[in-house]
Amino acid sequence: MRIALVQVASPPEEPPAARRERVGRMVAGARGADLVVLPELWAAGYFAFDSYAERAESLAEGPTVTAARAWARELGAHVHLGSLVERDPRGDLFNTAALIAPDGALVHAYRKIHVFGHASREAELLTPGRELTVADTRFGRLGATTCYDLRFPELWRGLVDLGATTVVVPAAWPAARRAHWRLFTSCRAVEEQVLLIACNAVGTQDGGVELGGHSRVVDAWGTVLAEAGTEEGVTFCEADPGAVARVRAEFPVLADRRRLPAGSTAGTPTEEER
Ligand SMILES: NC(=O)CCC(=O)C(=O)O
Repeated sequence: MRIALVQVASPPEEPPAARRERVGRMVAGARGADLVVLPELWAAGYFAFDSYAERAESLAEGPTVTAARAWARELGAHVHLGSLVERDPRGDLFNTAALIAPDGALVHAYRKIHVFGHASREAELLTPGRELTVADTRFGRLGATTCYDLRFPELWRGLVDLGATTVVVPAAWPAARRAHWRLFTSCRAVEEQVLLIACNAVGTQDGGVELGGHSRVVDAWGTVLAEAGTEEGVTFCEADPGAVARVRAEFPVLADRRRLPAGSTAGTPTEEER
């Protein structure tokens, strides 16, 4: 499969509508890819907290999902739109990641569970998601986690328990913690034996926060198949989703899991293991 990671900057002075048009031109440059992936909250701007309410949109027919449906049809590719500020019918706001199929259909959505509160108002403004879901695609069984979720291995194990083999990670991860970004993207791919496709934002956003870029594709063996720099633009990468099954069969860490009984201390063997 051919992947295109589209690193996007969200400068504070650029209105979201103009940004969608500009990003549309970047996405057009991803022709030939099977899967195009964008970062977290690029249209609204992750750090534009004061504008979240005004920029929130419907997942069914808001401007970002509508643009992504058109891009997917034009390219004949799956488009992972990264994430958007979703307003649900009750009026609650979520950080929602979504995958669009080449026919424009929404085939997977994930509401970020670990909303971020360190030097961030996301946790104050957005409602955490409560559900992990996967979708069967031509790239394997696909799940998503968003940015800060990378730090929560139990969430990833939950996706693996649902059968995920490919995980997309839209992010707005600051440059200040780039070392953690590289560490966790590699670690989650190896630990969960998944194809991990992570697209980060770039540039300087509201509050002067510099985003880290270095979008990455890491295979189930931990090989970094592609890593972008810190500029806006498209990075292409070839990956084999079938490699996940081969790695899991040859090095069966997941099959060697030992489940601890509730209340036991780590290392205590279960009845069955004794
Ligand atoms: N957008 C985010 O979730 C930022 C997470 C982050 O900066 C970190 O985990 O570090």
